[in-house]
Amino acid sequence: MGWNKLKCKSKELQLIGTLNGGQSFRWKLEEGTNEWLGIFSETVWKLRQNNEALEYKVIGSLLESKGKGTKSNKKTETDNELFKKRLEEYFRLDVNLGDYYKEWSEKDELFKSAGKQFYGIRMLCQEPVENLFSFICSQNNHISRISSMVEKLCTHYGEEICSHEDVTYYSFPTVDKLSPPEVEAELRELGFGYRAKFIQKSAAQIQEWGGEEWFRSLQDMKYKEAKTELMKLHGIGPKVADCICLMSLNHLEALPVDTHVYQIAAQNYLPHLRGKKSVTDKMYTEIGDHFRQLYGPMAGWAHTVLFCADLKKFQVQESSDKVVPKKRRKCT
Ligand SMILES: Nc1nc2[nH]c(O)nc2c(=O)[nH]1
Repeated sequence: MGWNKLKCKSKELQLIGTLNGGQSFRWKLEEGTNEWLGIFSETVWKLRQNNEALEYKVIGSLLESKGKGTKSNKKTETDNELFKKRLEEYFRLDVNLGDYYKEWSEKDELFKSAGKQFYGIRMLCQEPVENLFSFICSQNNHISRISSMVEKLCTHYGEEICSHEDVTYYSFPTVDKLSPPEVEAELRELGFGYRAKFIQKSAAQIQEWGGEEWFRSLQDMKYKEAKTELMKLHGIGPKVADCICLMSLNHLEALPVDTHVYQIAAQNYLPHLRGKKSVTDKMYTEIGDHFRQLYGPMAGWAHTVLFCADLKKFQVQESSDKVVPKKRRKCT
């Protein structure tokens, strides 16, 4: 399969900030190229972009063999149409981001300044299972180590998709593969530490509550209700629950608050919160509500632009316009 094109201006989608900004952990920029290789929807993708289009190639996929459809599940869809739809959904290309950047910039000087360099940051529409277990791994962890744990989950518990240039690619595991009691010890052996227990126990809970269907019920709930349900899982606190609500359950008003978001809020908007040692539940709600009032029903997406701008790895060193890695930061 050669390169396919989806019309999309580069101002509407910035691949580096979107794919490498802490939302998803399975994308890699191939060395010496402008091509991204990543896996979602049981499919291995290559992506690149120019000023006018997002270009994509499918390297391998289980979707073809299983004949899965998109949300509309039409049998007449060709595989090509299916892949195109998956990609449009994943990047939420139906959202005209320029309009939102304009609105958020008019409301907020900090957003206006961040949005200039960090234009085209899209809120990915991820699969809840991958999103949930990736963010269990994210606790107290750096992006590179989270990526390595996610890959271990896939190689040990996922399904083989294809081999390409001597590398074998695997899908993200299903909940039933992560739920057996022996998984905890196996994951400890693989270096997951205390997260091993959270992964196995959460998988078992989800399995007991109806498996992947359970996630669909969370999408139909109001944001706060869905967050409360997620927090019943082992090892899921308010920040991880908000990441899941925002990134895969379509609750775009969800706003994860970590120490970095707290710093942004205290320094720029809520001075009475400055100098606190930790973020209490009351402060967490106050910060989220502040951003929701400021940016409106898609506040979580606006927050992601600020979050990305605050990531050390994207900060431009003085006297250089290159994006260079500085000190790594932890995700929680
Ligand atoms: N948009 C956000 N992305 C994240 N990644 C991560 O690890 N934490 C966050 C977050 O709070 N927001």
